[in-house]
Amino acid sequence: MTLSDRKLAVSELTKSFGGLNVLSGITADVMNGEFISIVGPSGCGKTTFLRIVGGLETASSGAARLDGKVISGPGMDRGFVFQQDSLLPWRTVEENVQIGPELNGTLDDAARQRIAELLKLVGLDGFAGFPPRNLSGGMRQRANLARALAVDPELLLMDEPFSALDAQTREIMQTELLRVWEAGAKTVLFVTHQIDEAVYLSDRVFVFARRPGRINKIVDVDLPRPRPLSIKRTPEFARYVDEIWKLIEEDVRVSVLQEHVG
Ligand SMILES: Nc1ncnc2c1ncn2[C@@H]1O[C@H](COP(=O)(O)OP(=O)(O)OP(=O)(O)O)[C@@H](O)[C@H]1O
Repeated sequence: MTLSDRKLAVSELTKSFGGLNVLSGITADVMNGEFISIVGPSGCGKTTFLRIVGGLETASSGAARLDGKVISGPGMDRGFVFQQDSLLPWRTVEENVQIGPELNGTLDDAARQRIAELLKLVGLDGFAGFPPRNLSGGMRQRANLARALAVDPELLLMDEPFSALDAQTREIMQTELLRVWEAGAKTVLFVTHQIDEAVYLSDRVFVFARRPGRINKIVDVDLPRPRPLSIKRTPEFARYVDEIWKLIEEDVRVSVLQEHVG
């Protein structure tokens, strides 16, 4: 894959809620097809940053540009996957995945064919007619991912999508996500609390610091792809996890102390 052009450009982005400065002077570029993770202590503004890029929240100053255009609201060029699946319980898996094209008015035979391929890609081809309640947590997140991809977004925004899953399912979902990402060459922003997850998945990790939220460091993960899960047991992998952990350790200590005090 070639990282030929800039997909997202964030410049001097700040966000306050009332008197609370949540984000301060965030400047970063994301290249086309890159996988970026965002880590940092609780409350450092990771979700707020993702919501601004998603157009669900407005910046107080500065701007985020997608393909050169200032982001001013939500759009079909961005797909969201949240921690809790947001599947409609009265629709089947396939009907849930169709929602974007339906709203777009683009649900034709070609779109249906594409959706069938997507369901196959995420391993749900045998479950198209099932209601979400009959799926496991991991399967529901696969359906969520397929739904986000169904409109062929420029940018996939994922906010702790695997954090409600058990450890084994989570690891399987990580490998599946990389497979889907490699197949579609999408640009991804992925928020997580798990440093090893961030290292395993990413080309680069944005390490946020808090009060106010800002980028402390951008870590380039120079590990070969495709990455088998066994890469997590290599010394190189451990070094990346260590480096990132050290960057946020002090911040996390302060948060824990503050929680205990008050
Ligand atoms: N709509 C809002 N109104 C007021 N304050 C908000 C709002 N949204 C977020 N905040 C505050 O902004 C700060 C950053 O929140 P945010 O959820 O972006 O952090 P985070 O890094 O994603 O946290 P976590 O890792 O715990 O999910 C927090 O102090 C939060 O209380």
